Amino acid sequence: MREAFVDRDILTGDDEAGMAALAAEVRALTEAVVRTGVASAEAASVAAEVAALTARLKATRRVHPPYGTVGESGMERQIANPVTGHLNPIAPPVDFKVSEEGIVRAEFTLPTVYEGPPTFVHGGVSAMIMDQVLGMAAAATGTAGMTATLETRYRRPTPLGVPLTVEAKASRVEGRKIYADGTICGPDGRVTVEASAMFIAPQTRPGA
Ligand SMILES: CCCCCCCCCCCCCC(=O)SCCNC(=O)CCNC(=O)[C@H](O)C(C)(C)COP(=O)(O)OP(=O)(O)OC[C@H]1O[C@@H](n2cnc3c(N)ncnc32)[C@H](O)[C@@H]1OP(=O)(O)O
Repeated sequence: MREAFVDRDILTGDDEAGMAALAAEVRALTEAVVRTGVASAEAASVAAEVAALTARLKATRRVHPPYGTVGESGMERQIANPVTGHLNPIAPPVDFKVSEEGIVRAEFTLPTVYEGPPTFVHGGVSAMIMDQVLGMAAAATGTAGMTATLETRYRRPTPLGVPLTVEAKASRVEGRKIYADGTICGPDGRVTVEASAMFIAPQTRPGA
């Protein structure tokens, strides 16, 4: 895993912006696919065009998704992350800010592709966003870790298509264990999801 972490192409400037623009178009395409009302013949015709575009992109392939340049906190590097990554079409993407107090926060809106129960966000999607924000809150203590436990409490359905707020902060560090708590709130400020997680920092090997 460590090798995969370091062995990355780094995108900067126009290269990063160009790939982000491509991902944004694919995101729009995905939303269009789940909502389109076109007839099956038109769907088949579009599928053939999309297959041709996929073949063009596969003409050259990186071993791993690239990273961006290191941001202030080091967390912005994963530009293909499925929650925050502007290069990843499956990411909403959620743009987090980390305060000096270690509070990680973002405002975001989720479109129909993330639907679970009718008109509401899929619980697994909420859990993924919570894992990310809690992991970033853990990393804001100075020590990033792997998620060991993640508990989500779904208090109310989380609505699609309206501004949501997500926030988290680490509560304590005990040796290699970092604990963090967070919430997602609806536009009325009421909590829809609460979550708590424990992250475990990698063991430092002697001489490493
Ligand atoms: C580029 C940017 C970089 C920065 C990015 C930052 C933001 C990133 C945000 C991304 C966010 C997304 C993040 C993701 O998606 S991370 C992906 C999801 N998580 C995983 O895949 C983790 C898989 N599991 C493991 O790798 C290992 O099991 C870990 C690393 C967790 C522990 O294996 P390790 O061999 O190291 O542990 P140990 O045996 O020495 O035990 C040590 C202590 O821990 C206790 N323990 C162990 N496991 C558990 C458990 N499951 N529950 C409760 N307790 C557990 C154990 O009892 C012991 O306690 P004690 O006896 O000492 O009291």
